[in-house]
Amino acid sequence: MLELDGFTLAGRVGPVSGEFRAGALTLLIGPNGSGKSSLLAGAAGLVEGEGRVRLLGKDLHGFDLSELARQRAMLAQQASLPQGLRGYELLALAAEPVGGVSEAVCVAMAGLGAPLGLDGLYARHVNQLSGGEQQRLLIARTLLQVDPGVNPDGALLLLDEPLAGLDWQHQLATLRLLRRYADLGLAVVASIHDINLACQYADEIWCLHRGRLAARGGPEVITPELIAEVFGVAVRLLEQDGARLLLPDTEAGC
Ligand SMILES: Nc1ncnc2c1ncn2[C@@H]1O[C@H](COP(=O)(O)OP(=O)(O)OP(=O)(O)O)[C@@H](O)[C@H]1O
Repeated sequence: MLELDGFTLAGRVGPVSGEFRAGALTLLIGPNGSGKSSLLAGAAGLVEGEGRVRLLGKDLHGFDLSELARQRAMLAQQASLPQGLRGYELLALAAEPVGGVSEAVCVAMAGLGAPLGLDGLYARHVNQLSGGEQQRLLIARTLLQVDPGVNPDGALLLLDEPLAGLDWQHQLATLRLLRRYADLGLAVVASIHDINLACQYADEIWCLHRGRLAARGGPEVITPELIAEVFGVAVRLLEQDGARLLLPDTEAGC
């Protein structure tokens, strides 16, 4: 789906090679400054680096902006909200690349409303919402843009720290929605800081360290040794009923 071949942004990330696969939820982890946002921006075609980035086999920089807006959606880390808009107007913006608000858009919005708790937010001015409420609307806008029921060209979903500022209920709801969009056939990629949630929900985890991939694979690649090397913290691994949990090792002084 989205192939990176030696992608590099000098001083920020790379070289990184690999593929974000259709139907898979890929979660990026790594310390602050390890290159997660830079990699997502490169995958979205928002910055041009060295190496190659191909979406559905075509060089990303061969897409015109409207074509790109139909094929991929990106939630930026500190997305700014247009002033003066109400919640439903913000969501309606997502429908612009696919011809405006239609019945299919309303159906998709209704499907996002319950898990993201949007019903009380549609009529309110977005700049008067709490940080977490704004984030939930921004997540919905991003998902809507490439929702298969709305946009048959939607292929790639990129989200930079979608869980930032969300309470636990909405963190889990968001991860379940990302899982659902991957199951619908999209390539879904998000950066997150909660390593245990990454292990629980990801099909594939990419662990970045100083701009390079330190590990890539299923949850089993995230070991206490890797965490010590990449994050510089001691953790111990608990395994029960197939679940894996990394806990700070308090005896090691953490
Ligand atoms: N616009 C920019 N110009 C130059 N360097 C940048 C720019 N944005 C980020 N960097 C640098 O690139 C490196 C990677 O930053 P990036 O934002 O990709 O990390 P990150 O893993 O997303 O971090 P965080 O977890 O803090 O969000 C850092 O050293 C950062 O200081």
